[in-house]
Amino acid sequence: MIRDEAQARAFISEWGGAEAIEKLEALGAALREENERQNLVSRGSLDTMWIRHFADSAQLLTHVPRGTQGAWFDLGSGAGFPGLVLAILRPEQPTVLVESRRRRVDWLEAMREKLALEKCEIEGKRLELVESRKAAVISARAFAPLPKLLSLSSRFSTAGTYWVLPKGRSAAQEVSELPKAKRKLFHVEQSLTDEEAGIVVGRGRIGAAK
Ligand SMILES: C[S@@+](CC[C@H](N)C(=O)[O-])C[C@H]1O[C@@H](n2cnc3c(N)ncnc32)[C@H](O)[C@@H]1O
Repeated sequence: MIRDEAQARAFISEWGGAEAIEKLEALGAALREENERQNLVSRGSLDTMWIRHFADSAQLLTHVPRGTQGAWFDLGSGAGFPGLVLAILRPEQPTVLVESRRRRVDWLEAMREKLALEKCEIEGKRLELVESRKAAVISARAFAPLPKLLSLSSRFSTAGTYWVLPKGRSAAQEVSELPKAKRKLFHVEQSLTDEEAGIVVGRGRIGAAK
């Protein structure tokens, strides 16, 4: 379990080198500033950014093999969690950050430029309007209840798609309430940043039918 800011930094160092850490430092400083202008993250989380946002995002990498080919879709990226952190820590993998709110899209685009995230694409529109493409990975933190999340994103999934969905305390309950055909694709992994939280992890194509 990652319990404090120092442990969060140490955990992230296992995933990225000095350049990645510098980019996260820059992201953190910019986030602190921008949060004065728009409510990107809760004010209370700014002093525990490394555990609450950076490590909480980075831990998803433990469930997706390095070398996975294809695009990593992050749905409802908001301030960029987990999407921007993943784009920083896995720069070789294309990432697609989907976010509909204009000011948040502007922020994500500004960060992509500032941090030189060349393989990071921002889809600044509602997910429902994003053209269908194959996703190698789908992540979404605090985006929508699981049934809605799956119905909105099923058209991006293939038999090989990895799903990594931080779900807080409701993870097991949300999986147990899925229809059997969908439920069998998923299990719950313990979050490394919160003893009471779970991550819904799975692999496969979600059919359109319920
Ligand atoms: C609660 S925030 C979570 C942000 C971020 N993932 C995090 O955990 O910090 C949910 C985000 O999803 C975006 N969102 C909600 N519905 C969406 C949709 N249908 N298409 C694209 N973005 C959406 C919202 O604008 C918001 O920024």
